[in-house]
Amino acid sequence: MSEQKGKSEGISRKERKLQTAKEEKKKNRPSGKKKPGVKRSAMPGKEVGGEQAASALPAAQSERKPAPRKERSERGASAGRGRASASARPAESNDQAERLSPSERYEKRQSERASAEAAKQASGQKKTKAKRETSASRQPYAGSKAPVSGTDMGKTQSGRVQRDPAAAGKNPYPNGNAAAGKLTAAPADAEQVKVGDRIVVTIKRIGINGEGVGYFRRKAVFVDGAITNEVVKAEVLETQAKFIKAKLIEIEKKSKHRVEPPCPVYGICGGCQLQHISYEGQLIAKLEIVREAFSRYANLSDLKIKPTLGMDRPWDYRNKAQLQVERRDVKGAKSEVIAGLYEIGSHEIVDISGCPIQHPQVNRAIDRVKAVLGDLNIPLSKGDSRGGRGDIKDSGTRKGVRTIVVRNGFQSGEIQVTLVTETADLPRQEDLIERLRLELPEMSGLSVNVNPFKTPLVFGERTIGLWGNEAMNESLGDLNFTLSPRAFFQLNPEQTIKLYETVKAGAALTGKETVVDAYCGTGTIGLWLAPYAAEVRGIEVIPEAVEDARRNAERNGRDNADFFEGEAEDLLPRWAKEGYSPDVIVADPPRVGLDRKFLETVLRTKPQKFVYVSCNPSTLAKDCKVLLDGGYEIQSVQPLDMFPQTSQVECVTVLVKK
Ligand SMILES: C[S@@+](CC[C@H](N)C(=O)[O-])C[C@H]1O[C@@H](n2cnc3c(N)ncnc32)[C@H](O)[C@@H]1O
Repeated sequence: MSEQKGKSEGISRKERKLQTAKEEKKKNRPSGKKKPGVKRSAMPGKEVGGEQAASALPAAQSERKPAPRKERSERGASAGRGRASASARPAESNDQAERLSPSERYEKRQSERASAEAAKQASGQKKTKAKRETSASRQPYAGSKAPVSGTDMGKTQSGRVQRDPAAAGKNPYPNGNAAAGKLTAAPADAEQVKVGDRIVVTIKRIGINGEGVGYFRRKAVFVDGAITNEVVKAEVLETQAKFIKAKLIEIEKKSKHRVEPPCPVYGICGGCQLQHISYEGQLIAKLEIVREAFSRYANLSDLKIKPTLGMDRPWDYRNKAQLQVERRDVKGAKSEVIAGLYEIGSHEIVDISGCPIQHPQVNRAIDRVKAVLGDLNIPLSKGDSRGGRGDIKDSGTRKGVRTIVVRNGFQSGEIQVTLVTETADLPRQEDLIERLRLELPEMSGLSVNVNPFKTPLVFGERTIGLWGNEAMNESLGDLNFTLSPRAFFQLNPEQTIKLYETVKAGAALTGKETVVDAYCGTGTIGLWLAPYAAEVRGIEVIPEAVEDARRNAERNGRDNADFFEGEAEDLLPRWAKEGYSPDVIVADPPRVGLDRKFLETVLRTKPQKFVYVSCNPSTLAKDCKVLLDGGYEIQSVQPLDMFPQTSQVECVTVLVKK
């Protein structure tokens, strides 16, 4: 698509790209789908501080780092049934730190981490903004093919010769005769490479954020959209002491795994990173990501890693969407409500309906919720320029719904709807309940979560049930679970069963062992293992998840399992002091990995087995290094694909005491 065309037509390049992409999407549907959709919802957080800094994806990051909480959830007046709300204790001042409860300390730390992360990303964005073009030109593989050498090398798609710095009279290659659109010579030294230069790079692997990684004169080059074994021409966007970031311009040698991304907003919304790679290629890439992490952070370059366990049909797999919502004016028509993820590197929402990795029931529910919010003119915190805002205007600040969270039960068929708002007093609640019940008969509960703060964390402290059951039901295998709106539950149920079976096989329990399920969420792993263990103790920091876990143990008759509220790094050492030393520890921490105190306690108490479930290969490898140095050895590493089309990879690593 020519960048020039359309500029004069009064629409932005981004809008034009979206429009054209939408037309193109009809041709490129994922197999087996009638309606192709757009992109994913909340996505698991990107790596920062690994090979390169990640771009901002605020909505996504909260997925595996659930927002902390100070209060018990409460039910709203209109709900009838109610639980008392405990008042929140401020956790801000340092001198109060020792008086904070585990969940408050956790909340404080998460919030500090999130703010630091947001500040880091904001400054990164500022630095790179000037060098960036539109999303479409940033990611030339998105929605259209990157030009391949020999066809239109050195030309734009509208046929004009590309102006490179050399052609503009500024030769970036002192040793060569660079001509327009053609690379004839390159600097002898990577340090001479400048922004705007074009370099040819052979891609060696896929990086942790899905980018192609190659080397130019031994310096790492990150090229979004490039694939292992491809030879690409790339334009330098940023040079740093340890790496170069470059934009894919042409593919000189194309990978056999390159495919047309089916999603029309791929490369814009930022949810998926690997749609341009065949699924077989994605599974190989994920294995390589794990291999690279162990090699880099644990000096284990020859570690045997099993092939990635994938899905037969890697679409429609997500059971939860967490989308930012906005009311947009439409010329000459009623304003419309859109919901989506933030565009890569910005706070502009990319509307996504029919996301191809989201379960269709979730997509449908999101569409209905959007329509009802629009019809009832419910205030939204973003872009609410027409009606509604006046209802709950507060000192000129917009107040209203900020995020729609929808979770579905693949087995139960239930839909849980949570609207994250800035104030609890959303107007027209009765109408909202009535309309949503009508539009979404499968809705089992509607809640409002109040988050008045500007934070990258989606959820606030209070959840107010508006209608139905605040917690929903879902099953996995023969287990039935109760899930509160803020409690973590794995996002890909089909793969979760494989994940838990891998944990079970790794733990190889005989029925005599005491087991700790650290970072247990609603108790799912512990309850999966309980029939094969003498006793299971779970540790979880989110209070309502612990309540769910206890209820789940009772519901499923697992009377040898108990669940405790607290931080794993506090509770495990405390138990150790009391003389408790489990035979097996299973740990499934968020992306930040294991706390040092937790690891030290593991090394002191020496469980026979340590089963590490990780969604971040870098922190996994770093933590494993500590365990290896402390007397453990790795028995097996099994990568699993919980998030097809994204660069995320889950791993079950079994360590045994030497
Ligand atoms: C990746 S989830 C895993 C949950 C569960 N194992 C499952 O499969 O559904 C991580 C869980 O750890 C909890 N968590 C985060 N930090 C924690 C900490 N320091 N101590 C205990 N739990 C924590 C989160 O609330 C979340 O439920």
